[in-house]
Amino acid sequence: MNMIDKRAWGMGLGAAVLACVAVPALFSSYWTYLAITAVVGAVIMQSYGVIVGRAGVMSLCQMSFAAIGAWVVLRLNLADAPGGFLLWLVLGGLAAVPVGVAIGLPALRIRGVNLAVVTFGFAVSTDIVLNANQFPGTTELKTLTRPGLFSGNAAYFVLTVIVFTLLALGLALFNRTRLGMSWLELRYSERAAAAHGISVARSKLAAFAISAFIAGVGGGLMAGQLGLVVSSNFAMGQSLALFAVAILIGPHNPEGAVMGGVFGAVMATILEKLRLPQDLGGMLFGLFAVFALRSGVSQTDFTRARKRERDARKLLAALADRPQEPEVTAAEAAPAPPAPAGGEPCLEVRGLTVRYGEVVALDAIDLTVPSGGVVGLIGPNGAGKSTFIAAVTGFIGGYQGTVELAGQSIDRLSPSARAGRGLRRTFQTTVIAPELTQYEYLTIGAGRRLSREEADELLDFFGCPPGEVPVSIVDVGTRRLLDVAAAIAARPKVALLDEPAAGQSAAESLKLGRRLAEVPARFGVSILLVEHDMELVRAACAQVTVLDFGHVIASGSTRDVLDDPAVMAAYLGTADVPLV
Ligand SMILES: Nc1ncnc2c1ncn2[C@@H]1O[C@H](COP(=O)(O)OP(=O)(O)OP(=O)(O)O)[C@@H](O)[C@H]1O
Repeated sequence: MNMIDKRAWGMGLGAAVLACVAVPALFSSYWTYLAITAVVGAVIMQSYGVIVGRAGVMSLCQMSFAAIGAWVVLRLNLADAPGGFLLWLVLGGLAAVPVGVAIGLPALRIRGVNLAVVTFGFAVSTDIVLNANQFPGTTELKTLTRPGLFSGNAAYFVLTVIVFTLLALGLALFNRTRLGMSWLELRYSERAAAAHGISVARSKLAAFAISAFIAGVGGGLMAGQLGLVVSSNFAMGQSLALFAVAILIGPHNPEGAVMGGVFGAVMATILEKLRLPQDLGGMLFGLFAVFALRSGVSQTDFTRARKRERDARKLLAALADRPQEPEVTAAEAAPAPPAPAGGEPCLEVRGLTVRYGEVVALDAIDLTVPSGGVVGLIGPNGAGKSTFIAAVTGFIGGYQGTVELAGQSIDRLSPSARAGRGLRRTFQTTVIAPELTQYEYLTIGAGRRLSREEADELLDFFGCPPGEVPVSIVDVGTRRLLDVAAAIAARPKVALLDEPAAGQSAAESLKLGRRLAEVPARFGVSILLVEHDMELVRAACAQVTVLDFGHVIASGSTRDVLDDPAVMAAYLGTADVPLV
C-alpha cells in the first residue's frame, strides 16, 4: 500500500468512526433513521460499483439480488433459525450468489444494451413474483427483531457503517488481486484481457457473483432496518434509478458509494417534503447519468484521476530536471548485431490459411520462430500480418493449418488458454484502462506477483516513465511500449508484437530495435515482430519472412531478404528504390 492509499484509507476509516459517534449524538431519531437508509443504500451502491463501475457490465437487476437477501433473512427470522441476524445477513448474501452467476451466464455471449435488456428482464420477473408473493413474516405479522446489541436505531446505524466499511476494505483488497484488476481491463477491451491470459468468462461471472452477494447483504440490512419489507422496496424502477446514480457517481470508489446512498435517501425525503412525485428523482439522476455516459467518466473517477495525474506530473517534472540519455542515431544503431537465430523451433506454424469470405488473407503460410530468436514478419499494407498474429494467438477460429508451441499443438485452445501456455501478443491499437498505473498494467500482463525491481527494470528497459504514473497521461507511443513490456513481463515462450514502434520517432524506433534484439537473452522470450520500419527490423531481427497478398514471397536472413529485388518490388512497387 503506497503513502496516498494509506492516507486515503486513514481518512476513510476516520470518517466512519466520526459518523458512528456524531450521527447518534447530534441527529434526531428521524435523521438517524434516514442515515441508516443512506448507509444501506451505500452498501447496495457498492454492488453496482463492482458490476457497473469496475467490470463495466450493464446490470439493471441489482435490487432483485437485494430482494433475495431480504427474503432469506426474513425467512430465517420466521423459522427462528439458529445463528441470529448477523449470520442470516451473510446467508442472504450467499443465497443471491448462484442467482447472480445464472444471470451472468448470458453476459458471456452478449454485452451492452442487449445485456441490459436481459438483466432488466430479470428485474421485471422478480417484480412480478414479489407482487404476487409477500415476503416471509408478512401474513404472520412476524417482524424481524434486531440483535440486542444493535436493536436501537443509533446502534443499528453503527452496524450498517461497520458492514459498509468491511465490504469497502474487502473490495479494496480484492481489487489489488489480478482478478480484481482484470475487471478494469475487461471494461476497456475483452480482447486485450484474453491476450493477457485472463478468462473473460471467469472474470465476468466473479463480478456478478460478488456484486450479487453485496446486494444480498444490502437487502438483508434493509430487512433489519424496516422489520418487514414489501415488493416496492425492490421495484425494477429502483434498479434503474440506482444504475443511473452509479453511472453518474462511480460507486466503485467508497466515497462514490456513500454519495449515492446519501443522495438516494435525502432525495426521497426532499421530494416527499416538497410533495413532488418520487419518480422525479429517478428522472433527474437519469438525466445526469446521460451526461456522465457521454463523457465516459463518473464524478469520483474524474476527481481521483485529476489528483493522481497532478501527483504524477510533479514526479515527471522532477525527473525531467535530471540529465537526459543522449539520443541514438541511425549510425550508432545500425551496427547493432541481430540476435543469433536460436535453436529448436519454439513456435511452428504450418500451412496456415485464413479466409474472410471470398478474401484469402493467408494462403498456406509456413513460419518458424526459433527458441531465442527475433523473427521479423513484414509486408505491405493488407499483406496479412495482423491476420497471422490473430490466427496464431486464437483470436480467429476456423483457420486451416497447424500451430505448435514448444512442440505441442495449441489449435484447439482459446486465446486466453494460448496466452496461459506462453504465447502473448500486442495489438496495433492498445486499449489500456487509463485509470491503471503502469505498475498495475504490468501486473495484469505478467499474470503473477511482480516485484517492484522487476517492474522497474522492464519499464526502464523499454523507456517507459516511472511505474506509478497513470496510463491516462502516457502518450500513445509509450502505451505501445508499455504493452510490449506487459507481454514480456509474463515471460512467455513467444511474444508476437504488432507494430510496437508506431508513434515513435526514428531515434526511439532504432533504440527499440536494439532493445528487442536483447530480449531473448535477457528475458528468455522469443519474438515475432511485425513492423513497417525497416531500420528497426534490421536492428532487431536475425531472420525475416515477407508476406504479400497472403503469400510468403521471401524468407531468410534479414540482410539477404531486405536486399532481394522481389521484396523491394512488393514493398515499394519498384525494384529500383532501395528499402533503407
Ligand atoms: N475482419 C475482416 N473482414 C474481411 N477482410 C479482412 C478483415 N480483416 C482483414 N481483412 C482483409 O485481409 C487482408 C489482410 O489484412 P491484415 O490486416 O491482416 O493485413 P496487414 O498486413 O496486417 O496490414 P497492415 O500493415 O495495414 O496492418 C486484407 O485484404 C484485409 O482487407
